[in-house]
Amino acid sequence: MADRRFFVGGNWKMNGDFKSIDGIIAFINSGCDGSCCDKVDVVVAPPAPYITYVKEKINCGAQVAAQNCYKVAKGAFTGEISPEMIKDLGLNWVILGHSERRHVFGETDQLIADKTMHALEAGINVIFCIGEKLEEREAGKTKEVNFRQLEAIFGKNVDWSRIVIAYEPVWAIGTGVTASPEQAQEVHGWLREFLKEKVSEQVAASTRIIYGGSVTAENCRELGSQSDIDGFLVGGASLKPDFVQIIKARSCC
Ligand SMILES: O=C(CO)COP(=O)(O)O
Repeated sequence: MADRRFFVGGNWKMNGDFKSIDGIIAFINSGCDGSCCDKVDVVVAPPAPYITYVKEKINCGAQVAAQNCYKVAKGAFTGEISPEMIKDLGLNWVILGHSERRHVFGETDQLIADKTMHALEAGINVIFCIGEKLEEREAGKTKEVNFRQLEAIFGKNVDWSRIVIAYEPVWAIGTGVTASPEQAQEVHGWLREFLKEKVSEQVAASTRIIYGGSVTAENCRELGSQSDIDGFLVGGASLKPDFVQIIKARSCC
């Protein structure tokens, strides 16, 4: 297994209120103790209004991320938040390119690339999401779609040490239909090979590629034991105590 630190993100999406968030923070704080967080990067992404609250309440090594940001620092962009604001809140991570941003809100590869570059320039690390839809997989376009989404940031001055790639097949998100370990490993292997060809061997070997899409406490160990799966981006199960088991999928803590 390559020497890439396991990474587990919890994407809460548009879920939670103070009461339920208190419950989530309680199981993260008790489950993700020092010995565990020493071995795994744990990053949770609450809805924007709760970011500060969550950051104040988390007292283990878990970090807090924003779920999105725009491509400029400030200005007349109602409803948006900037990477500079995320930095000002003391955070270091943002999720960009999530399939819900791409397919519900119509974000293009170009916009996501612009946002990624700006976030990196502002000092924010990026969980860069890609993934094919069911009809694209069925049409034999899995490789093509994922490569196209990823190469939107090639050729730019990307600091790859600050990017985590999240492969999230759209058909597996929130459906209970997880990619099999073989299906996920196949795409992760392609992505690593693509990085090797188009960026560098060093970037291919060191960049973490995590899997998202109906990850559960039950399926995380087998998925996490695949050679090119370096962690998870978890939706539904990150709102439940199962998240702690997922954090521990590959560590011995
Ligand atoms: O979209 C996801 C994480 O970003 C995955 O969501 P689920 O784990 O609910 O399928």
